[in-house]
Amino acid sequence: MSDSWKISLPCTRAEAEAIDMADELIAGAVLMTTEEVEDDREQWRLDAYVEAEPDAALVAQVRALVPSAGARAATITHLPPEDWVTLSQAGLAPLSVGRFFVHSGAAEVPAGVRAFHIPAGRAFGTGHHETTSGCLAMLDGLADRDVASAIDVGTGTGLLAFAVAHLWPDARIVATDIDPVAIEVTAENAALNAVNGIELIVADGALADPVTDRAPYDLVIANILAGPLVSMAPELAAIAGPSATIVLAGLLETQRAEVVAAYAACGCTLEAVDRRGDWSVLRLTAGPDRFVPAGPFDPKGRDGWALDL
Ligand SMILES: C[S@@+](CC[C@H](N)C(=O)[O-])C[C@H]1O[C@@H](n2cnc3c(N)ncnc32)[C@H](O)[C@@H]1O
Repeated sequence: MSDSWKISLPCTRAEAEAIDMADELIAGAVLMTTEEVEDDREQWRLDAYVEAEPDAALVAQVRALVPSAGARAATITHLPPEDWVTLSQAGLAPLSVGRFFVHSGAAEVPAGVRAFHIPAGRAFGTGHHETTSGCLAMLDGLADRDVASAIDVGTGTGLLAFAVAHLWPDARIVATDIDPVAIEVTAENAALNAVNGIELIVADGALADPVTDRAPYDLVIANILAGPLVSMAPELAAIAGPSATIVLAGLLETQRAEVVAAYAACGCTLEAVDRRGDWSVLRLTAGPDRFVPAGPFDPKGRDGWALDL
């Protein structure tokens, strides 16, 4: 754990949406936008978390993302040596979604739910973000389907994979993340929650033999940003079995058409949308004529899989 700094500036809703839609706007900075409502007026703020004391050039880079802030001084806060994910998730209230209850410790668990203890920490996915809670709700609504195999791509804390394991205890489940730390965290959380048998794999999308070797999957979940979801459409469609269910999140409502078009081009049909605030969770069905790459998966990248949109 190292020291970190937060650079904060007020912004407009449009600026916040533009920042949320882009993948990485400032190298080495984690950008988070927050809306607060005060006296019926919405106020937006950009917080940029960095791990080195910000110099004037970095502050200028943050300022350039929010022209509406004009000459207003940015607030720079030195944060104690904890990581930003912990800071952004600290003190979260327990959350109920369908038959799931998610808490970060010492919560009174209601009867009749499957509780998951997900400590706020080094990976994304306590359930409190609309994308995660929307996926949990979507999974809860699928409980009466048959699922013998599932994959959670970009598992973060592992929460969605754990929900799958609860709903389909006999299913073969794979959880992947491009970030090895997330896979470590998922392993810790699986032990903490007595969830057994999930296979954990460090992988970029489906570009790894252990992921494709275990295909096809009846259920494919991916809560990642819209950009990666679009570029991964061919590989996620290809690892989905015929008539498999695909749950996608991490996209803003304004990005829905682009993501749906990418998956439609790979033979997948939109079945349902769960809209939460500005975010949309999509449920699609992989058709029998879904995209299948002509050659073997190329572990070096997605070049040559250009979609005809
Ligand atoms: C928004 S978080 C979602 C975490 C969790 N599944 C949830 O729903 O809360 C996205 C996760 O995807 C991972 N990720 C980003 N790009 C990826 C890629 N190309 N392949 C696999 N995982 C990726 C990130 O490391 C992060 O843990």
